[in-house]
Amino acid sequence: MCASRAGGLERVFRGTFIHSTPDAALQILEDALLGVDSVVGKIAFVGKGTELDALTQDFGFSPAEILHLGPHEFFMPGLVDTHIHAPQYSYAGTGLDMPLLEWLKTYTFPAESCFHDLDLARRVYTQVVRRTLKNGTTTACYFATIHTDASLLLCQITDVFGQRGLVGKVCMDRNDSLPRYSETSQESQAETCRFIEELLNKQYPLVKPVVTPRFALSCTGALLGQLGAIAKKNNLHIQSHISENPEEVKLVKELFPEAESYTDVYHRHNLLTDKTVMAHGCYLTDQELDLFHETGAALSHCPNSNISLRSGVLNVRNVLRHKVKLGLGTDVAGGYSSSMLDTMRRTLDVSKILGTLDPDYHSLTMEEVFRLATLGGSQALSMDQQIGNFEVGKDFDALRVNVKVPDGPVDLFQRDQPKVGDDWNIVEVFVAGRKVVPFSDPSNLAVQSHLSQ
Ligand SMILES: O=c1[nH]c(=O)c2nc[nH]c2[nH]1
Repeated sequence: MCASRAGGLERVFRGTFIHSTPDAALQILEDALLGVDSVVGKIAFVGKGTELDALTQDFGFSPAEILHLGPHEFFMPGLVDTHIHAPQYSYAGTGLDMPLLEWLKTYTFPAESCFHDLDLARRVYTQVVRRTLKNGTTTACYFATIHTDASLLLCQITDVFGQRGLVGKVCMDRNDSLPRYSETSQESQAETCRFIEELLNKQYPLVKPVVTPRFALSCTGALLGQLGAIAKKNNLHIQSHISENPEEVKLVKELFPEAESYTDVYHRHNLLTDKTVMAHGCYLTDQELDLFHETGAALSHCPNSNISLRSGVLNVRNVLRHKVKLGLGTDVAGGYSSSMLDTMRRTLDVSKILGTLDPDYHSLTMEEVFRLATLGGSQALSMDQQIGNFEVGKDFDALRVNVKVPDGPVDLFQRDQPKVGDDWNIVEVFVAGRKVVPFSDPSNLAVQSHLSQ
């Protein structure tokens, strides 16, 4: 399990590591040794404690440098949130009293329309990035709003806090319910190009653009085609929504009568690629799932939102049977929690309910859900060559978790540690080998000065 030494070994950890592989939903590596290359932030080796002598020689570190995990601790891969609306964090946990299309008109569009205000954007985006990092989300696939400068600000904040992110400036040239929160197709196309160019010029190491048509109901065919072409030309990720709610599915059929299905609307505009992630997919047919598989497009399962907006129930087992790449998403604020741990619990609950209703239904296991939240998410975002588990050569995106609550070791409560995220004890968060800044520490002037500009 070793690679030869590349740069310099900054950290070697010894203890329990848990992760998933394509063959094993959950693998527990006890008394493991894992070395991180400090220069590139990648995993240099993974071995057993019994191989200590050989590893110290091969990688030139002293046993005294090893950081030993406590008996109640383990490392797991960072969580991958494949679908989250950053501006909607401003009203998360409220307004879940109506179905999707009314909810968009009543709460979402009015709230998002305010994000031309960069002070508001800075406040909310700082909160959502901090909170998701504390909850263990090392990679987030964000929707922003239609406002290019505020979307670029979200990229900056994600970079400053050290989170890995895909960020999308939302595109919508159709919005009868709130025309001021809409663009012309020319504006949407030009601003998407500006967003991509300005973001790529920043050369943030971990933050990249994702082409983001909101969903088929908010976009004309002309805009969808332009966005497909932009994504193709620049080899970019794509994200949108699909088949979330019955009324939405019906209206898409009426709006795009030439298309064979909702999936075909995106496919015929070159928006289904192996770098596409579509949220929800509750009502996709087997033929549509086959098209996802053929194109390599992925789904993001968002159970909290599906329940909260009473949108639908995704049959995850059927998605997996079609070999469609699948990750999990919090879908803030249709989902009221920004915690991927919450999303994991809801995924399990929904699957168990399906199993209760149909005794032949093979409910997901906790191990399978763990894989969806980590390796599955990395596959859904086509990042599984880089992140998702503890393979040599991948970036070290990891959570140090302490399971002893509430009277755990004192270092849980030290001010330079990330605080307890929701109700589990993530004591350290690493992204690309770097311990993420103690974001609640006001003495961290580098972060403060970046964000107060
Ligand atoms: O859950 C959702 N949240 C949204 O913001 C949205 N927009 C289109 N479709 C959507 N679904």
